[in-house]
Amino acid sequence: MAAQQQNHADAGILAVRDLRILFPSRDGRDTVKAIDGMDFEVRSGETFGIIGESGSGKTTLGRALVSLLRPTHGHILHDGTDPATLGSRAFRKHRRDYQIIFQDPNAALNPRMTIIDSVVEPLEVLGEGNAASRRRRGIAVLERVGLSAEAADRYPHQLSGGQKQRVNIARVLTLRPKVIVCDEVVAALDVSIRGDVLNLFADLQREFGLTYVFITHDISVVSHISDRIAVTYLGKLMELGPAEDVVERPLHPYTRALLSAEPIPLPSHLRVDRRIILEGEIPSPVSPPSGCRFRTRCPSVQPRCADEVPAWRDVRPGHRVACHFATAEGPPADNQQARSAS
Ligand SMILES: Nc1ncnc2c1ncn2[C@@H]1O[C@H](COP(=O)(O)OP(=O)(O)OP(=O)(O)O)[C@@H](O)[C@H]1O
Repeated sequence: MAAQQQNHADAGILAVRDLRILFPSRDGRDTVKAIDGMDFEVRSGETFGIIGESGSGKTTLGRALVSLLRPTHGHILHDGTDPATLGSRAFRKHRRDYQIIFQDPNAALNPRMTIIDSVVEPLEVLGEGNAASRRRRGIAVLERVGLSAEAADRYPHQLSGGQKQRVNIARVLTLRPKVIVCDEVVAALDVSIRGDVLNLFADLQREFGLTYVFITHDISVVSHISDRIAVTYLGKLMELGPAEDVVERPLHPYTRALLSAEPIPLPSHLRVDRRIILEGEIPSPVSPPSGCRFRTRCPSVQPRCADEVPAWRDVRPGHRVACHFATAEGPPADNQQARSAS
């Protein structure tokens, strides 16, 4: 064990090593490869954005990062330790450091419990303090996330979606975690209040030194708040790099296509005179395409893409991509552009 921990000493606050998560399909006859080989690390204090279309495995990954799901293969290390190797008492203690907030503001709130009871419930489960001290701590945290003490004795149905999401943040904050996985945390909220909630996350990060993993399908959300961005497609990472670099100088044809569909202003060299339409649905994770799994929808596809899985390689410093033809200049030209140029 000691040797294993020593090997992982440089693993960062969260490290994912050759991660695979497989599920039996609904009819039990096939295997769904929800996560099919991922490697990355999250640094202490950063906001690590994960972006991808629906079905790319983001929620599965988020749940696994906080030990709600066990890897089928590979490891997830928390501060160099594999939580799967801990005994149940040590695991319970350890787990408070790695928390998750979900898209649905109602997911973690019991409709029959008052707000304050929901907020202090995790502390009660851990046996921390007495009822009075837990209530004091809960109210202080509610106030810190922008809710008044009067909200404490209300019920979830008396609050708006944005207020309920603040309660969920408070519930997690009382545990003083190191890492919070935020799974589409603003997607269900009214557009007009998303900015306020994202600003709250940013303030709390500065105040408490939190590390965030922000999962979303919305590139405008991750591009604003992330230090680094990982792009997922069908259970694999396509690209990972500094947020500004990924958004302004993407390397993968998939990232370029996602960006071309966005209303966010792109730098001139990236501005495409047409939106790159990704044709067809994301293929089934039961039988992903051979070679590069994006090839069936890739506008730059070449014959080699069907035969060889692209290596996960550094193309610029700290900026990795899984595409045979990406260079430091960017993704390969798309076939339509290449045809009209010749
Ligand atoms: N418990 C399960 N049993 C079988 N298949 C599952 C299970 N959980 C997830 N899947 C499948 O794994 C794949 C990845 O799902 P996941 O929810 O992680 O993707 P996602 O990127 O978060 O998508 P969304 O944004 O729609 O939630 C999907 O094809 C999904 O149907």
